[in-house]
Amino acid sequence: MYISNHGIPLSLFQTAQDASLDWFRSPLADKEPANTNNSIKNKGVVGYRPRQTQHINPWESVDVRESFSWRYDPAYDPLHSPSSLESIPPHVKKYVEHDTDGFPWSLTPKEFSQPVIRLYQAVLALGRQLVRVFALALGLGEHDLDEKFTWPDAGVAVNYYPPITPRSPQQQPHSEPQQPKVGIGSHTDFQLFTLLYQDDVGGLQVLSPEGQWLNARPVEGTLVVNFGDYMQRITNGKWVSTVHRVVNNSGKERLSIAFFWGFGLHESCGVLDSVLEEGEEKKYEEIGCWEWVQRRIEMMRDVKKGMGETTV
Ligand SMILES: O=C(O)CCC(=O)C(=O)O
Ligand SMILES: [Fe+2]
Repeated sequence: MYISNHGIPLSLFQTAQDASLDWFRSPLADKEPANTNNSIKNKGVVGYRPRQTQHINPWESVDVRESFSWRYDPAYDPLHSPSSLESIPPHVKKYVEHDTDGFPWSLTPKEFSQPVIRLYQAVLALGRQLVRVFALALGLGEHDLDEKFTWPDAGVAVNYYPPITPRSPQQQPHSEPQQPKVGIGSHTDFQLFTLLYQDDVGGLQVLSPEGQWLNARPVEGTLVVNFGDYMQRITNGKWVSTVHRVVNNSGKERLSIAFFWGFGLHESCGVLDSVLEEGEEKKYEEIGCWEWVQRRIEMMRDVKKGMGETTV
């Protein structure tokens, strides 16, 4: 699904895109200080990941992408004034605690951080608006879900896909099955939905219900909306989470920014009564958002263990 007329000026995306490209093109040594391993509180979750250090789907190649990620931090949320940050409820606080030295942003130049954070703030407002649209579509009142997004799980990944050249037939031994080199392997996102900005290079693919990979071509001024697993759960499977991956065969570098959107990690939600037909059974039990995210991470690790894979 694509959305247009979302109200965020194209220039905000383009400025963040240019700033991100500049940063990713800089020497590895300049990016390494922000490596996710250097985070104290959110190792492996926030910060920089060099190329080919992740393997999301063990049935495909290692992920070629580099990425820079961060988690929701109320300090960047225009909904919360600096004074209200002192009164974050304790049950919320433990999920929104960050490295006190401002990692990873403190280790990147402001030419990168400022435009990207400005865009993030605009997308936070859009996410809150979209939740209201979805609430209405799910038979709820417009504002029924607002409270669950006071401290949303609104993380981001800025993804950089260096150009890759497909292997020539001579390089591909006959005995090996043809395996695409993926920028990021096939997966579903964990939470409710993801708003995805992509440049004009292309390479994003989504799996159709018939099992065919469809190209989600870039359309200027739009954002791709992918449903995540938690959305599938609360809608009793009516809104299915989107299996997607990136295969960048363009010979050019590609940039995308994925804004993940979910209920606050301290929140919990089961199948919404409003989506159930008469007599319909609930397929999923209620589960807290934090527990769900942890379970999904474990599920990915189990798949890797089953493949004899040890790296995450
Ligand atoms: O780069 C893209 O188009 C997709 C990125 C993605 O799926 C993710 O970051 O979860
Ligand atoms: Fe994704």
